[in-house]
Amino acid sequence: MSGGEQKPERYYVGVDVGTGSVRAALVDQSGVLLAFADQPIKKWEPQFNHHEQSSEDIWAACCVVTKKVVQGIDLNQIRGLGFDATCSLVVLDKQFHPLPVNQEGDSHRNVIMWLDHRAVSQVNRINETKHSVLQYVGGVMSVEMQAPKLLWLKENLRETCWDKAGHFFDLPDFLSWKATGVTARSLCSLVCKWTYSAEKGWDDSFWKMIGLEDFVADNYSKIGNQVLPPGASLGNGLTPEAARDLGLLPGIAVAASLIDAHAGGLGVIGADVRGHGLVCEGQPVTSRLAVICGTSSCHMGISKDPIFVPGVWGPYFSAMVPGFWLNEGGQSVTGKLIDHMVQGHAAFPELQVKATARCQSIYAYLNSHLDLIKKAQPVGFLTVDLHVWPDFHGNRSPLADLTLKGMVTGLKLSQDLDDLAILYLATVQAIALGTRFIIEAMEAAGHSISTLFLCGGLSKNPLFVQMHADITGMPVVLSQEVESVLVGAAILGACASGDFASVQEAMAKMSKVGKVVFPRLQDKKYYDKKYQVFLKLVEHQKEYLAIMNDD
Ligand SMILES: Nc1ncnc2c1ncn2[C@@H]1O[C@H](COP(=O)(O)OP(=O)(O)O)[C@@H](O)[C@H]1O
Ligand SMILES: O=C(CO)[C@H](O)[C@H](O)COP(=O)(O)O
Repeated sequence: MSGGEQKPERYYVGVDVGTGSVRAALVDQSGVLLAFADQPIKKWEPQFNHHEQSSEDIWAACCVVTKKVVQGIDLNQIRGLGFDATCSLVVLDKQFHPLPVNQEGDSHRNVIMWLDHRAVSQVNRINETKHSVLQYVGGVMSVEMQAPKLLWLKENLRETCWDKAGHFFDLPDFLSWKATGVTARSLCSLVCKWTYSAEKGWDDSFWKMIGLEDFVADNYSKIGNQVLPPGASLGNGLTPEAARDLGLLPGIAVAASLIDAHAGGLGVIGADVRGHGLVCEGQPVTSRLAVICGTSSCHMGISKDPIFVPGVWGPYFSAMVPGFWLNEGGQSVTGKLIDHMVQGHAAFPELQVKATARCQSIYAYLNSHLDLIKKAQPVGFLTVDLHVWPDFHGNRSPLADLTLKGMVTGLKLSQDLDDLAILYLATVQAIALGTRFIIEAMEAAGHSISTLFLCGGLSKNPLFVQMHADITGMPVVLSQEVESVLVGAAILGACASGDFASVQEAMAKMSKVGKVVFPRLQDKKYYDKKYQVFLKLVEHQKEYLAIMNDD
């Protein structure tokens, strides 16, 4: 290189596997997205509460999007690759071929998705053991975690799946194995979804007590006995075969992965907030709550010492930011709930026609429609007599009760576009009220949160963002890059490449504040009342259940 010439740019590829699609981005050292691509992935729901995917379909989608984002780039400038994904369970046989997770024996469908609730009886039995590992998942294990799903496979698909299985992967770890041939698991997946302890490792007594002593007997080889921190470089990097699949050069660094919500957390939580008038300026990073809002919402709060929050997952050590404990609150369906409410309404076809005619998304159309009908009052006041309890897929936090159901009160006989828009608004508000409920539980246990950092698909919806600010009374920070989860995945690749000394350093350099949305404090009294009603709804639901169960 001649004297005046600048060093060539260094790039990283981040791949994010969400519930509905796979996304990839080419990201530079300062966290700027230079290229983006996405691709839908297949989902099957063979029975109610059974949700399945295909690891081959997901890998093929990863290849399509990665090839797209590196087009026209000198591949030598790509220094690292990072994956994040939903915490779904991938099952492979001893030769790493897919095994069926269904009664039909369809081995293409070898992934039990994170939102699958088939293992209710298994999780109830696990919770009855009161084993000490449960303290580290909020006191109650969720049916969405891996232990109940594994037990379900053993009890229901013994011959076709369980006896033949050689490898059970969390989806993020499946992807890093596929890229490198290294079966090491990420500390993030094992700690958050598999009861592994960063300090003590596996607890033999737990697996024996729940009837999965098989794992202990073979020294956990099927579920992982080599564990690496997220961002650590795996083996010799990308294998020649995976390099061909992805359109990259063999040998580039590949990182130990993260669950998608955790990658979102890394992508937003470390940003330099100076100059934005935020209360968290000059305060420890523990005053920030990252909320990753996609199909589900995940509320990621970190602390220096472990905090035990009943009904909120964790505390998990080093599962997101190294050296910090993590509590993870969550709502199992948020984006999926909004889509469900809107698509199931009688006025949905009319909405589609009108939004298409204006070249708008249905949500942009609904937001402008609400602005039209609100007249002089704030838009949020349109739901004075319409209230929603959002647990259509059970409550993840802070009640940790999967039997809870959704509720709507205040329905009228008309079903026009105004009704649809107001029901949509009430649903968005219910999700934000649920976030307030989670924050209050976290604060009661010792967290001190002042600022929300939102990312994920729903953070593109200005109404969703404003309602989170108004209802929690906290400012909401949006990142410069809308696709912050991909910045988190790229941070992993950047760490694996050795270009940054630590995850913290990469976070500080690559995540940036874009926009800040402040709460409209003049509306506080109204939202406090909505919150009062919100809490009454679940109280009433429990009363109805007690009446119906009374002999
Ligand atoms: N521009 C947008 N406006 C409103 N909602 C959006 C927008 N983009 C995505 N969403 C919503 O976000 C949700 C999906 O978010 P995403 O982060 O893509 O999910 P996942 O990671 O689970 O695949 C969907 O419910 C979708 O309707
Ligand atoms: O359990 C989770 C994180 O711990 C997430 O809810 C799950 O991974 C799905 O994520 P998304 O809503 O982004 O598809």
